[in-house]
Amino acid sequence: MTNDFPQALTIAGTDSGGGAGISADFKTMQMRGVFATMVVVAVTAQNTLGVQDALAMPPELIDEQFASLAADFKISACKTGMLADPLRVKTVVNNLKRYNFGLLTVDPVMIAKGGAKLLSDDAIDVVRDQLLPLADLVTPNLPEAEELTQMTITTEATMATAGRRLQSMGAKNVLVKGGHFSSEDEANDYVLLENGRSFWLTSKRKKTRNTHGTGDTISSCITAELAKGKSMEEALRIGKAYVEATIKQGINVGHGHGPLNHWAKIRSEQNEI
Ligand SMILES: Nc1ncnc2c1ncn2[C@@H]1O[C@H](COP(=O)(O)OP(=O)(O)O)[C@@H](O)[C@H]1O
Ligand SMILES: Cc1ncc(COP(=O)(O)OP(=O)(O)O)c(N)n1
Repeated sequence: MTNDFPQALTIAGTDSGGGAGISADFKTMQMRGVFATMVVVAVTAQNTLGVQDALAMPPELIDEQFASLAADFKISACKTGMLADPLRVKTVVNNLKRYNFGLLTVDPVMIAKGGAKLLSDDAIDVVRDQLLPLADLVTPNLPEAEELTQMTITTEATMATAGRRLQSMGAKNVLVKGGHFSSEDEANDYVLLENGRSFWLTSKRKKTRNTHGTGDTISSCITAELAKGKSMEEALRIGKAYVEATIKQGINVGHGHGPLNHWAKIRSEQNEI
């Protein structure tokens, strides 16, 4: 029996509103043609207006989910998202060391758009010291990059400096996302690759409130592409093009920061079946 269909894993929190977290990861991986699996680290009561409640899973249940997946699937790329607190970060780190789930993307999710903390303050050091050194790719937004590097990021030059610092902390490749950058016209992300090459992934900024789940969507798209065997650079370029499409071909759902259109097609792929 073959087990060769591309399989990926998201280790994160759920969003009952369907827009972010594991919910966005599953839609993205499905759309990118990859079989998605999950380890639920936390459950949130959430909608487009904010996070109303959250509960972290018992570490034993997190361990069991990892064991279940390791016993049955051939996962070639995985990502982390909401990890809640130091105990859950350490539990995830231990499991990532115990099993081989392929290339690891760390999306160091800290705060939701509405302001809710998805990672406690005392877990930030654990992410920096224990999770980042395992990462093939880290994908912080600007506030997350500022927390991890303890520097202020307001310019393209400081985005690049932050990228270098994150790499020196052990992440092989770095994507510093520019969605929170002050430019009204552009949303540009900085990439620093393992081989020292750097470049920008550029995009016009769409004026819209419907950007709930952008970070999850780009990181899970990259993870899906890595699971299919794409190179890191190809996966990053496809991730940027996909998240741009999901924002630009937007839909209206809910009454707050609405979710993305995960059915969106990357322009260059629109005529493909
Ligand atoms: N209004 C927008 N228009 C176009 N691209 C955007 C917009 N907002 C965010 N992006 C892009 O979406 C991705 C995630 O953005 P960002 O907001 O930085 O991360 P997060 O969702 O984790 O806070 C990045 O590629 C960023 O450039
Ligand atoms: C359960 C859960 N995980 C992650 C997030 C944050 O997702 P993100 O893509 O950064 O989107 P916004 O929160 O910025 O809209 C979340 N909200 N919930």
